[in-house]
Parts: sequence; C-alpha cells; structure tokens
Amino acid sequence: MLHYIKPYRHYAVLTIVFMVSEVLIDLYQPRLMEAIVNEGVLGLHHGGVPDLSLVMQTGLWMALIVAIGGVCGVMGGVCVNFCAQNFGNDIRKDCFRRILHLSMEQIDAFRTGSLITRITSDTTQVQTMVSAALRGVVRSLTFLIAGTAALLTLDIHFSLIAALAVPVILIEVVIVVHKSNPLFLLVQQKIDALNGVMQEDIQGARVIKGYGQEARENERFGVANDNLAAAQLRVLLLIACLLPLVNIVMNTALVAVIYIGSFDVQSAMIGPGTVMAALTYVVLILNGILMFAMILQIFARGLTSKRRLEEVLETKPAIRDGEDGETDGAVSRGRPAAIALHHASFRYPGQQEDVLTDISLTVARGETLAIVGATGSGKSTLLALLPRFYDATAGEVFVDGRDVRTYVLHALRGKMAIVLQKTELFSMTIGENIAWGMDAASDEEIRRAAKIAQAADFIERQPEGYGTEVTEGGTSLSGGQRQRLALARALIRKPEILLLDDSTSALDLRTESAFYAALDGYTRELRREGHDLTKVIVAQRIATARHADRIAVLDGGRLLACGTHEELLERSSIYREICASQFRAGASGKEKANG
Ligand SMILES: Nc1ncnc2c1ncn2[C@@H]1O[C@H](COP(=O)(O)OP(=O)(O)OP(=O)(O)O)[C@@H](O)[C@H]1O
Repeated sequence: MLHYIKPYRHYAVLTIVFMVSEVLIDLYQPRLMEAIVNEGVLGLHHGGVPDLSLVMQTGLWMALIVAIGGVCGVMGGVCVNFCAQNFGNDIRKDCFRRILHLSMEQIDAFRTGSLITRITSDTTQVQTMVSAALRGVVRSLTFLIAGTAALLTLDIHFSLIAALAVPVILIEVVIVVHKSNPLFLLVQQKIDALNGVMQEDIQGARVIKGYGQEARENERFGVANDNLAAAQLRVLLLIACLLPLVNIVMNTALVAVIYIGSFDVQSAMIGPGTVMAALTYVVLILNGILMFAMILQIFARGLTSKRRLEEVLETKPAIRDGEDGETDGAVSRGRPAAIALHHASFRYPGQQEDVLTDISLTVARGETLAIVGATGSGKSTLLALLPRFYDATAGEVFVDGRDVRTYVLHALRGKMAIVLQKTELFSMTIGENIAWGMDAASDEEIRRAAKIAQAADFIERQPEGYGTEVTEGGTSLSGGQRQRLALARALIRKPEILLLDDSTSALDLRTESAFYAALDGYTRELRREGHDLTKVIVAQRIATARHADRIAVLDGGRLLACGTHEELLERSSIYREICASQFRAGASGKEKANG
C-alpha cells in the first residue's frame, strides 16, 4: 500500500523536516531556560550578581525560536494532511473501482456492510496511521533520541534515571499493544455488522413500518450497537491502563531527578537551572515514549484496516475480460445466432445443486424469445449468464457466435441492455436516469425512449418533467413508473440484445401491451435501418410471452420445451398447465370483479 504515498512523497519529506525542526527547537528551550536561571537570575559564574541584560536577550531569543517552532508545527500539520488526505482519497477511489469490477458472488462474499466499512472507516484508519507515522513517529523518536543526548550533556546521573525509566515504560507499552492488537479486528468486524443492519433497515424501512416491526429492528440494531460498544470499551480500557502506568514511572523519574539534582546543587556541581532543564528533558523524553505508545496503538488499528483494504484491492475480479478478437468458438458458419447456449449448466457458489442443467438453446438475430416457468425455475439465472454476471459452470454461452468468455466485458455488455426484476434508479433527474446508460444522449433520444417505454405521459405530468429529481432508490415513483424508466434507460442504448427480466410485471395489462406494441414498432424501424434487435423476455404472464417468436419453458432448471405458443400447447403438458392455471386465475378474477 506504500505506493499510494509515492505521488505525495514531497509532502511526506517536508512533514519530516518541519517536525524534526519543531522538536529540536522544543529541546533547545530548556538550555535557554537553564542559562536564564543559572546566569541571568542567580549569576552563578559572576559571583552571584544577576545579569538582567542576559535575561532580556535570552528571553527574546526564546520568543523568536518559539515562533519559528510554531511555524514549523503548522507547516508540518499542513503537509501531513495533504499527504494523508490524498493518500486516503486514492485508496478509497481504487477500492470503489475494484468493488465495481468484482463479480456478484465476490460482492456477496464480502457483504455490503463490510464493503462500506472498508471504504469509509478502514480508509480513515490507514489515513490516521500515515499521519501518525509521519508526524508522531518523527516527533516521538526525535524527542527520545535528541532529548537523551541533551540530558547527557547536562549530567550523567540524570541520564541514568532516563536509562532506567525508558525500558520500564517500553515494557508497559509492548504489553498493552500486544493485548489490544486482536481487539482492533474485532472492532472493525462489529462495525461491519452494524453497517449491515443499518443498511438493511434503512432500505427496508417501508417493510418495517408495514409490519410494525420497529421494536424488533430496534432490538437487532441495539444488539449490533452494544456489541460494537463492548468491543470498543475493551480496547479503550486497555489503553486507559497505559496512561496511569506511564505516569507512575514518569513521576518516579522526576522525583529521582529532583533528589539527585538537589545533592549535585548542594555540592555546587550544577546550578538549579540545570535541574530545571533536566526535569523538562525527562518529561519530554517520557512524553515522547508515551506518544510512541499511542502511535503503536494507531498502527495496530491501522494495520488491521490495511489488511482489510488489501483484501479488497487484491481480489482479482472472478469475471474478467477475455481476449478480444478471439474467434474460436463460433457456433455456426455464416451468420451466427445472436445467442446460443451449449449444454450450459450453472450452480451458485457454495450451493449443492445446479440451478440450470444442460441447457441448449439458440436465439436468432432479430428473434424474440420468451422464457416462462415456475418461480425459482432459473429464468433470471439463465438471463444473468448472457452479460456474464455469472459464468456457466459447465457448457458454453455464445453471443454473436463467440464464447462470452472471449469478449472484453465492456464490449459484451455494450451489445446488451438489461432491465432487471428489481428496478434500480439513482438520485438524479428523471431525464438523467433515462440517459444514464448512454454517454451523450440528446433530449430527443431521451423523449423517444420514454415514449416507447410508455413513460412520456407520466413524466410530462411531473412538476418539472424530465428535470424532476428522483429520490434515492426511486421511492418518489410508483413501481410501474420505475419499471417504465428502467425500460426507457435500456432502450436508449439501442442495444443489439434486449434482456427483460420480468420487467413489465408492475404495469397494468393495457400499458404492458401498449409497451410491447411500441417495442415491435421500434424493432421494425431498426430493421429498416439495418439493425436487428434480439429480445429475451422473462415473463410470468402467458399473455406477455405468447407474442414472442418462440417460448422456452423452464422447470427445475431444465429446458423442457421450446416453440411457438401453439406448438407448446400441443407438445408441452407443463406449458398447458401454466396456461390453464393463468386462465383459471384470470376467470376467477373476472367473476369476482363481476359478482
Ligand atoms: N445469489 C444466489 N445464490 C444462491 N442461490 C440463488 C441465488 N440467486 C438465486 N438462487 C437460487 O437459484 C434458483 C433460481 O433462481 P432464479 O432467480 O433464477 O429463478 P426465477 O425462475 O427467475 O424465479 P422468479 O420467477 O421467482 O424470479 C432459486 O432456487 C434461487 O433460490
């Protein structure tokens, strides 16, 4: 992760220079104070005659270097923040970029709450670590080394006191750091869990209200929150022990300095100013160690976060670009099918059974294939294999005659537009949501796509038309309105392959058939311009599926039959059953409505 600092190394170097200067100035001050007391006030080398001009001069000199030290401190702070903030900013961006390229199963494995914690809290921890490394480590080590050297120049006895006190404090520090280390990982994991609950509950606020389950969710949140607080408390209690322990050693050292110093003063070996200077040095040295201890804590926490960030940054996306230009794997000579599956099977990671088994299917260019089947029969999963949300675990999937694994992902997905079962909209205007999947869509293209998707009327009734803001997740719109915006967003891309995953389920029958009629018109128009639009439509309703060129019937992950509505009525008992059940449901619905 060090390479993230490289672009900002000049700030890092400047921070070190400023920090060392500030500390050296701090360490010089006790010597000036010693001169003021011994020579200026007590006149030890002038027969006890005070030298007020020396007091004035040294005082002014002290004021000047204090000001210089202050400037160094401020400049060090500015540089360290430039370095640490930019460092964290770059990591956050890379982490987010990596997450966007992870496959669905990898995102599921990390869990959303944990990914959010890693991008936010963990990045902040490593930022703090860099800041502490540049500022705190330099500061504390300079205090320790230069402070000890300065103490040695005063009197050897004082150095002995420091030599005894420093190891004792270091032992205390090592024990506390060692004990608190594993707790930092625990804290981050508890933050993951808390974020997970928060995310679910905020997204599911309507369901919670609908079921009146606020108390239950409050309790679930409370448990996650208490767990986090308990883990944090354990860390803080350990750290809290450190300060009094260090204080005991520090105060003992100070008493020792005063005790030994008083003998030396009495025997006229040194003046009282020297004892004052020694006291200040001992405090500075021991504070330097304490600061170092705190930094070790920050490091322990930061290194835990660094490992968690590296897990994300170093995870290679499971679904990666193929070698574009690869032509092996063409399924047919001449004009290949738009889509072909050859004995494709699929099993979700960690599951025991295949969700799709030995599916072989072709969809010609310009053809419309509907997929029907019971809930859980694998329709959405089959669709997900085409843009490579998942790769088939056996068999092959071809698009335009090429194995999908040989495509550059961007090129493969660029051929398609998919409307998912669950509509995702973004917090931007309606117009921007429609144009979202296309780089530079004109107003005319946006309106046209909205018209085909049967969205134009309701959009124009919105207070600001296409400029109306959509709230987060599209909650300001009805389910049917959201679906129509998602359809418009897909159509504006002018895809070669349109994948609709039960994406008209929230539309009333009249709007749905108006949409399919408009889509047919659009398809004919494209054909006249020389473009074929191939469509795969997952449909719950036979009324939706029956107008497709062919219908594939899935059951338990197997392709049972494929043909036109009429052919399937003749050949497929399952299809007849689905039709009959929907017909019965429709008839009883009408009866209820009439009676
Ligand atoms: N991410 C996943 N991990 C594990 N199993 C999954 C996952 N997604 C779906 N499944 C399982 O795969 C099977 C097929 O699901 P799929 O969503 O493809 O069915 P479907 O026919 O589209 O259903 P529906 O009509 O209800 O949308 C189901 O048994 C489901 O539980």
